Amino acid sequence: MPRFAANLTMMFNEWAFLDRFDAAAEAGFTAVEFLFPYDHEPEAVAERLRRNLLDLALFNLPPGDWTAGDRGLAALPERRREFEASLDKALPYIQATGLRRVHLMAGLADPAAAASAEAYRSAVRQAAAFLAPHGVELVIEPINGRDMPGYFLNDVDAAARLIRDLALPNLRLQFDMYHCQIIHGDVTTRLRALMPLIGHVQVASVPSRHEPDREELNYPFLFAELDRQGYGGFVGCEYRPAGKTLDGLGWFRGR
Ligand SMILES: O=C(O)C(=O)[C@H](O)CO
Ligand SMILES: [Mg+2]
Repeated sequence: MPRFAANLTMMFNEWAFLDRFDAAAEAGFTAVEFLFPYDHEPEAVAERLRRNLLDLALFNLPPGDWTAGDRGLAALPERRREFEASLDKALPYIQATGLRRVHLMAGLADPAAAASAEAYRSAVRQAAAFLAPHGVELVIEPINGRDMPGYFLNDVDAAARLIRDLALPNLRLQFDMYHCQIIHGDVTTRLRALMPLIGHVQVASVPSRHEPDREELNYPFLFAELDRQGYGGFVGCEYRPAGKTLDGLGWFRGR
């Protein structure tokens, strides 16, 4: 069975952010992930991990001004300096928590625009080079255009082509099965084909983005397929609980 990481941005919202670490550990998780730690001091986050003996699977590099609508900066040539500053902002969090994998969000931009595509390639290269000496892997994630209209990286196959083309030792794919199913379908075939590129997996039901025990994807089969493919990474539980978080953990208990 894969190793599950509770996504503390979406799950355990009944608790304040830092208390979600304690709640997730209490519920039986041994790993967590979240979108952004930047509203808290690096040491406060690290202390919650240590206190609960939790591994940290992933967080995202700063995405710009999220409340103002930014969804990353990498494909935005006019925001390059902010993008570079975002790497420096993330570093103390990476160092304090011992994180081994970060997600770079692309931003809202037209994937067909040459300037955006060039900015994105160059930003991916720069972020990977920045992270490599720290032993950190960079992951990029295709996100479906219904949840995030106008998002630059909206195609799993395009992301895989870019990763193969850049051939950077610490650049991998964040394979979110929820997005893959909405964008393309054919999740198992893509999972098998892309396994050598995959650095992180995330799951949720489709279409409601709830617990991975309902609706159109057969997660027991997909979890077993991850094992069959020899996936040794984390599976991020990036879903919004349909009710209370603990009430929806039946799929996880006993694993
Ligand atoms: O939305 C997702 O699926 C993600 O994993 C991003 O990190 C944030 O939007
Ligand atoms: Mg995701």
